[in-house]
Amino acid sequence: MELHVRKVSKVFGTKAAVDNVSFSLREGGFVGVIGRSGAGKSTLLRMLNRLTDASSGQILVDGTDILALSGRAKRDWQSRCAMVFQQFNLVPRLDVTANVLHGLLGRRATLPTLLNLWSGADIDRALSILERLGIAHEATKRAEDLSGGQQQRVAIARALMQDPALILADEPIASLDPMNAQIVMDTLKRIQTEDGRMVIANLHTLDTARRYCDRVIGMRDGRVVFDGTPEQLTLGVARDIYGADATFSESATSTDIGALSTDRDYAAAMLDD
Ligand SMILES: Nc1ncnc2c1ncn2[C@@H]1O[C@H](COP(=O)(O)OP(=O)(O)OP(=O)(O)O)[C@@H](O)[C@H]1O
Repeated sequence: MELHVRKVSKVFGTKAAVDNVSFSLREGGFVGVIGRSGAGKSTLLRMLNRLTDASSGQILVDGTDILALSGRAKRDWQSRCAMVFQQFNLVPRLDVTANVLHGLLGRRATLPTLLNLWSGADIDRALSILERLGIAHEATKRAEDLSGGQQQRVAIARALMQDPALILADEPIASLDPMNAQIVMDTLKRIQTEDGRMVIANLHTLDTARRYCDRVIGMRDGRVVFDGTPEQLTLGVARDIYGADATFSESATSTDIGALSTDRDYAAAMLDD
């Protein structure tokens, strides 16, 4: 998949949350987007997934401007690029398997979905994805009874159910302890390397970006101020991205996440025309 983001902006009122952003991804890989809170990372990801409309610009995926899609074509694109959120956005009272099956929402007629009419083949596939992610033994538990790390793996399983070419992960480990954060990042990395899916993840710590990413995009005030390899991400560059003064340290790069979309928003967007 080739992805070209061309001069994309998003203006809220008078403020440009994303300001004339351009970059190209030609070979897939694991891409990290870093920057301080409010830099525009979430807005960029949400425009890629069409959860938020851009104010201007183009996003070309294999030659098609996905910002111009509507109706069925827009839904098809949304099922090709699955989202993973910081707060997991599972349906808490539903069991794990049902949550994973919700990954098919964008591809199915609404009525069978509402009635929970999944085929045996769908259920088998959901279970094999859970098996692959090491959580098959939790398949019948309610989502809300799982640990944060397990819930995020369920969310990744739900994303995989869409068989996406691209996975967009918005601060996927920001709510997790270090051990679970590592399990979740390892899972995303495995999916990227073993399946050849492209992953774009908003990350709030530099060490994670360095460890997992092939490419890092640094944003500041809505603009791309760095685009390079983890090796090029020196402390000086990081200072520039985070806009920090001489007191800047790597441990001070955590973000304060604002309101993320709810699972209701997500489901609505997947069903939306
Ligand atoms: N729906 C909205 N209405 C108005 N302003 C918004 C909206 N969504 C985002 N913004 C603003 O756009 C800017 C970029 O926000 P965004 O959430 O994309 O940043 P971010 O880098 O993802 O930050 P964080 O790490 O805190 O999530 C911020 O100033 C934010 O307040």
